[in-house]
Amino acid sequence: MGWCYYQVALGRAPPSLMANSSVVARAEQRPMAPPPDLPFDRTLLRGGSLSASRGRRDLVFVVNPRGANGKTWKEWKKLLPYLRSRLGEDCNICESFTSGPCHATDITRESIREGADAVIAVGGDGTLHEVVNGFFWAGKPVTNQDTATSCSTALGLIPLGTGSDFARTFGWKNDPHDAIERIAKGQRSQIDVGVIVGENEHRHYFLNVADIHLSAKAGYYASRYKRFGNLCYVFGALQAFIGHRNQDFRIKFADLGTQCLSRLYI
Ligand SMILES: Nc1ncnc2c1ncn2[C@@H]1O[C@H](COP(=O)(O)OP(=O)(O)OP(=O)(O)O)[C@@H](O)[C@H]1O
Repeated sequence: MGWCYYQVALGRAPPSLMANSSVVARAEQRPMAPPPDLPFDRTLLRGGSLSASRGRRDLVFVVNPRGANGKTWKEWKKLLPYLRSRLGEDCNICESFTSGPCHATDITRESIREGADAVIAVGGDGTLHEVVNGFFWAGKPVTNQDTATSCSTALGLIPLGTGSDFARTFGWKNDPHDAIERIAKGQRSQIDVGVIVGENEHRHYFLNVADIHLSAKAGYYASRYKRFGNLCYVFGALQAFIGHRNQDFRIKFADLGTQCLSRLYI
Protein backbone atom coordinates (compact mmCIF):
# COMPACT_ATOMS: atom_id res chain seq x y z
CA MET A 1 0.00 0.00 0.00
CA GLY A 2 1.49 3.33 -1.04
CA TRP A 3 0.44 6.17 1.16
CA CYS A 4 0.54 6.32 4.90
CA TYR A 5 0.63 10.06 5.28
CA TYR A 6 -2.61 11.92 5.83
CA GLN A 7 -3.51 15.42 6.70
CA VAL A 8 -6.79 16.74 7.97
CA ALA A 9 -7.38 20.41 7.49
CA LEU A 10 -10.36 22.48 8.49
CA GLY A 11 -11.08 26.14 8.04
CA ARG A 12 -9.46 28.21 5.37
CA ALA A 13 -6.01 26.76 5.58
CA PRO A 14 -4.40 24.51 3.03
CA PRO A 15 -2.51 21.56 4.47
CA SER A 16 1.10 22.45 4.99
CA LEU A 17 4.10 20.29 5.61
CA MET A 18 5.63 23.15 7.51
CA ALA A 19 3.04 23.54 10.22
CA ASN A 20 3.91 22.11 13.58
CA SER A 21 0.50 21.70 15.15
CA SER A 22 0.92 17.99 14.76
CA VAL A 23 -0.67 15.67 17.20
CA VAL A 24 2.15 13.15 17.01
CA ALA A 25 4.86 15.73 17.40
CA ARG A 26 3.18 17.28 20.38
CA ALA A 27 2.64 13.99 22.12
CA GLU A 28 6.30 13.18 21.76
CA GLN A 29 7.64 16.46 23.10
CA ARG A 30 9.36 16.26 26.42
CA PRO A 31 9.02 19.03 29.00
CA MET A 32 11.94 21.40 29.32
CA ALA A 33 12.96 23.29 32.42
CA PRO A 34 11.56 26.83 32.69
CA PRO A 35 14.05 29.60 32.05
CA PRO A 36 15.56 30.51 35.42
CA ASP A 37 15.96 34.21 34.74
CA LEU A 38 12.44 35.04 33.56
CA PRO A 39 9.73 36.51 35.72
CA PHE A 40 6.65 34.33 35.75
CA ASP A 41 3.58 36.43 36.22
CA ARG A 42 0.99 34.40 38.04
CA THR A 43 -1.40 37.31 38.41
CA LEU A 44 -4.22 35.30 36.95
CA LEU A 45 -3.64 32.35 39.13
CA ARG A 46 -3.89 34.49 42.23
CA GLY A 47 -7.42 35.32 41.11
CA GLY A 48 -9.46 38.45 41.25
CA SER A 49 -7.53 40.58 38.83
CA LEU A 50 -9.62 39.92 35.79
CA SER A 51 -12.97 40.85 37.19
CA ALA A 52 -11.66 43.89 39.02
CA SER A 53 -12.49 46.59 36.50
CA ARG A 54 -15.42 45.92 34.21
CA GLY A 55 -15.95 48.23 31.27
CA ARG A 56 -12.37 47.82 30.13
CA ARG A 57 -11.48 44.75 28.15
CA ASP A 58 -9.38 42.19 30.01
CA LEU A 59 -6.71 40.89 27.68
CA VAL A 60 -4.47 38.04 28.73
CA PHE A 61 -1.24 37.68 26.76
CA VAL A 62 0.20 34.20 27.02
CA VAL A 63 3.87 34.60 26.19
CA ASN A 64 6.20 31.71 25.43
CA PRO A 65 9.60 33.11 26.40
CA ARG A 66 11.33 30.19 24.71
CA GLY A 67 9.56 30.61 21.37
CA ALA A 68 11.74 31.06 18.27
CA ASN A 69 14.73 29.98 20.30
CA GLY A 70 14.26 32.83 22.77
CA LYS A 71 13.56 35.50 20.15
CA THR A 72 9.89 35.70 21.18
CA TRP A 73 10.92 36.93 24.61
CA LYS A 74 13.26 39.60 23.22
CA GLU A 75 10.71 40.81 20.66
CA TRP A 76 7.96 40.84 23.26
CA LYS A 77 10.01 43.05 25.58
CA LYS A 78 10.55 45.50 22.73
CA LEU A 79 6.87 45.41 21.75
CA LEU A 80 5.42 45.91 25.21
CA PRO A 81 5.74 49.72 25.48
CA TYR A 82 3.94 50.14 22.14
CA LEU A 83 1.31 47.58 23.12
CA ARG A 84 0.68 49.38 26.41
CA SER A 85 0.37 52.75 24.71
CA ARG A 86 -1.95 51.40 22.00
CA LEU A 87 -4.20 49.25 24.19
CA GLY A 88 -3.63 50.44 27.73
CA GLU A 89 -6.31 53.09 27.71
CA ASP A 90 -9.20 50.73 26.98
CA CYS A 91 -7.87 47.43 28.18
CA ASN A 92 -6.40 45.74 31.20
CA ILE A 93 -3.26 44.01 30.01
CA CYS A 94 -2.19 40.87 31.78
CA GLU A 95 1.06 39.14 30.82
CA SER A 96 1.49 35.51 31.68
CA PHE A 97 4.69 33.65 30.81
CA THR A 98 4.65 29.95 30.14
CA SER A 99 7.02 27.84 32.19
CA GLY A 100 7.00 24.82 29.88
CA PRO A 101 4.97 22.79 27.38
CA CYS A 102 1.21 22.73 27.97
CA HIS A 103 1.33 25.56 30.48
CA ALA A 104 -0.32 27.87 27.94
CA THR A 105 -3.36 25.54 27.96
CA ASP A 106 -3.74 25.84 31.74
CA ILE A 107 -3.32 29.62 31.71
CA THR A 108 -5.97 29.90 28.99
CA ARG A 109 -8.51 27.77 30.84
CA GLU A 110 -8.04 29.74 34.00
CA SER A 111 -8.31 33.05 32.15
CA ILE A 112 -11.58 32.06 30.49
CA ARG A 113 -13.01 30.85 33.79
CA GLU A 114 -12.11 34.19 35.33
CA GLY A 115 -13.87 36.06 32.53
CA ALA A 116 -11.08 37.26 30.25
CA ASP A 117 -12.34 39.05 27.15
CA ALA A 118 -9.50 37.65 25.10
CA VAL A 119 -6.62 35.24 25.45
CA ILE A 120 -3.85 36.12 23.06
CA ALA A 121 -1.06 33.71 22.21
CA VAL A 122 2.33 35.39 21.87
CA GLY A 123 4.70 33.06 20.10
CA GLY A 124 4.52 30.51 17.34
CA ASP A 125 2.10 27.87 16.13
CA GLY A 126 2.93 25.61 19.07
CA THR A 127 1.87 28.24 21.57
CA LEU A 128 -1.26 29.03 19.57
CA HIS A 129 -2.09 25.31 19.51
CA GLU A 130 -1.82 25.09 23.29
CA VAL A 131 -3.94 28.19 23.77
CA VAL A 132 -6.64 26.82 21.43
CA ASN A 133 -6.73 23.62 23.47
CA GLY A 134 -7.26 25.73 26.60
CA PHE A 135 -10.62 26.85 25.19
CA PHE A 136 -11.94 23.32 25.75
CA TRP A 137 -12.14 20.90 28.63
CA ALA A 138 -13.54 17.36 28.63
CA GLY A 139 -14.96 17.84 25.14
CA LYS A 140 -16.77 21.07 25.93
CA PRO A 141 -15.95 24.75 25.67
CA VAL A 142 -14.63 26.25 28.88
CA THR A 143 -17.06 28.73 30.39
CA ASN A 144 -16.81 31.84 32.49
CA GLN A 145 -17.37 30.71 36.08
CA ASP A 146 -19.57 33.71 36.93
CA THR A 147 -21.88 33.86 33.95
CA ALA A 148 -21.53 30.26 32.72
CA THR A 149 -21.35 31.64 29.21
CA SER A 150 -19.03 30.22 26.62
CA CYS A 151 -17.77 31.75 23.40
CA SER A 152 -17.43 35.20 24.89
CA THR A 153 -13.68 35.00 25.23
CA ALA A 154 -11.87 35.72 22.00
CA LEU A 155 -8.74 34.00 20.82
CA GLY A 156 -5.93 36.18 19.55
CA LEU A 157 -2.43 35.83 18.23
CA ILE A 158 0.68 37.96 18.11
CA PRO A 159 2.84 35.91 15.77
CA LEU A 160 6.37 35.85 17.14
CA GLY A 161 7.41 32.27 16.48
CA THR A 162 9.77 30.58 14.04
CA GLY A 163 7.41 29.41 11.31
CA SER A 164 4.16 31.18 12.25
CA ASP A 165 2.39 29.13 9.60
CA PHE A 166 -1.05 30.02 10.92
CA ALA A 167 -0.54 33.77 10.47
CA ARG A 168 0.84 33.21 6.99
CA THR A 169 -2.12 31.03 6.11
CA PHE A 170 -4.45 33.91 6.91
CA GLY A 171 -2.44 36.24 4.75
CA TRP A 172 -1.23 38.23 7.71
CA LYS A 173 2.05 40.04 7.32
CA ASN A 174 3.49 38.37 10.39
CA ASP A 175 3.98 41.82 11.76
CA PRO A 176 3.17 42.04 15.50
CA HIS A 177 2.15 45.69 15.09
CA ASP A 178 -0.58 44.61 12.66
CA ALA A 179 -1.76 42.07 15.19
CA ILE A 180 -1.96 44.75 17.90
CA GLU A 181 -3.96 46.92 15.54
CA ARG A 182 -6.48 44.11 15.00
CA ILE A 183 -6.81 43.70 18.75
CA ALA A 184 -7.17 47.44 19.30
CA LYS A 185 -9.99 47.60 16.76
CA GLY A 186 -11.61 44.55 18.33
CA GLN A 187 -11.96 42.92 14.94
CA ARG A 188 -13.37 39.43 15.43
CA SER A 189 -14.41 36.66 13.12
CA GLN A 190 -15.36 33.06 13.60
CA ILE A 191 -13.09 30.17 12.80
CA ASP A 192 -13.70 26.44 12.59
CA VAL A 193 -12.01 24.28 15.17
CA GLY A 194 -11.07 20.73 14.20
CA VAL A 195 -10.82 17.97 16.76
CA ILE A 196 -8.99 14.66 16.73
CA VAL A 197 -10.08 12.02 19.21
CA GLY A 198 -7.33 9.55 20.03
CA GLU A 199 -7.79 5.94 21.08
CA ASN A 200 -7.71 7.00 24.71
CA GLU A 201 -10.56 9.43 23.98
CA HIS A 202 -8.17 12.32 24.52
CA ARG A 203 -9.12 15.26 22.31
CA HIS A 204 -6.71 17.45 20.40
CA TYR A 205 -8.16 20.62 18.97
CA PHE A 206 -6.52 22.29 16.01
CA LEU A 207 -7.03 25.20 13.67
CA ASN A 208 -5.22 25.30 10.37
CA VAL A 209 -3.73 21.86 10.00
CA ALA A 210 -3.26 18.50 11.72
CA ASP A 211 -0.46 16.23 10.55
CA ILE A 212 -0.03 12.50 10.93
CA HIS A 213 3.07 10.41 10.46
CA LEU A 214 5.70 11.79 8.03
CA SER A 215 4.67 15.41 8.26
CA ALA A 216 4.23 15.16 12.01
CA LYS A 217 7.68 13.62 12.32
CA ALA A 218 9.11 16.51 10.30
CA GLY A 219 7.55 18.96 12.78
CA TYR A 220 8.88 16.95 15.70
CA TYR A 221 12.45 16.87 14.38
CA ALA A 222 12.26 20.53 13.37
CA SER A 223 11.88 21.46 17.03
CA ARG A 224 15.48 20.31 17.55
CA TYR A 225 16.80 22.86 15.07
CA LYS A 226 14.93 26.03 16.04
CA ARG A 227 18.22 27.87 16.45
CA PHE A 228 18.48 27.83 12.64
CA GLY A 229 15.25 29.80 12.22
CA ASN A 230 12.95 28.73 9.38
CA LEU A 231 15.59 26.33 8.09
CA CYS A 232 14.69 24.08 11.01
CA TYR A 233 11.74 22.83 8.97
CA VAL A 234 13.98 21.85 6.07
CA PHE A 235 16.28 19.95 8.44
CA GLY A 236 13.28 18.42 10.18
CA ALA A 237 11.76 17.25 6.89
CA LEU A 238 15.07 15.73 5.75
CA GLN A 239 15.53 13.90 9.02
CA ALA A 240 11.96 12.62 8.87
CA PHE A 241 12.51 11.22 5.37
CA ILE A 242 15.58 9.30 6.47
CA GLY A 243 14.51 5.79 7.34
CA HIS A 244 10.85 6.64 6.82
CA ARG A 245 8.56 3.70 6.11
CA ASN A 246 5.05 4.09 4.79
CA GLN A 247 2.36 2.53 6.91
CA ASP A 248 -1.35 1.87 6.48
CA PHE A 249 -3.64 3.96 8.64
CA ARG A 250 -7.31 3.78 9.33
CA ILE A 251 -8.88 7.14 9.97
CA LYS A 252 -12.48 7.66 10.96
CA PHE A 253 -14.23 10.91 10.29
CA ALA A 254 -17.08 11.40 12.71
CA ASP A 255 -19.59 14.14 12.94
CA LEU A 256 -19.04 15.37 16.46
CA GLY A 257 -21.51 18.17 16.05
CA THR A 258 -20.59 21.80 15.84
CA GLN A 259 -18.04 22.76 18.40
CA CYS A 260 -18.43 26.21 19.81
CA LEU A 261 -16.45 28.33 17.47
CA SER A 262 -13.79 30.38 19.07
CA ARG A 263 -13.55 33.92 17.89
CA LEU A 264 -10.41 35.23 16.45
CA TYR A 265 -9.03 38.70 16.08
CA ILE A 266 -8.43 38.83 12.40
N1 LIG B 1 8.93 28.10 29.07
C1 LIG B 1 9.05 27.18 28.12
N2 LIG B 1 10.19 26.45 28.01
C2 LIG B 1 10.33 25.54 27.04
N3 LIG B 1 9.39 25.25 26.11
C3 LIG B 1 8.23 25.95 26.18
C4 LIG B 1 8.01 26.94 27.17
N4 LIG B 1 6.78 27.46 26.99
C5 LIG B 1 6.26 26.82 25.92
N5 LIG B 1 7.12 25.91 25.44
C6 LIG B 1 6.96 25.02 24.27
O1 LIG B 1 7.60 25.61 23.14
C7 LIG B 1 6.94 25.09 21.97
C8 LIG B 1 7.25 25.92 20.73
O2 LIG B 1 6.87 27.24 20.92
P1 LIG B 1 6.31 28.23 19.78
O3 LIG B 1 5.41 27.53 18.87
O4 LIG B 1 5.81 29.44 20.48
O5 LIG B 1 7.63 28.69 19.01
P2 LIG B 1 8.31 28.14 17.70
O6 LIG B 1 8.30 26.65 17.73
O7 LIG B 1 9.62 28.83 17.58
O8 LIG B 1 7.39 28.71 16.53
P3 LIG B 1 6.62 27.93 15.31
O9 LIG B 1 5.81 26.88 15.98
O10 LIG B 1 5.76 28.98 14.68
O11 LIG B 1 7.68 27.43 14.40
C9 LIG B 1 5.50 25.08 22.38
O12 LIG B 1 4.80 24.08 21.69
C10 LIG B 1 5.53 24.83 23.89
O13 LIG B 1 5.16 23.51 24.20
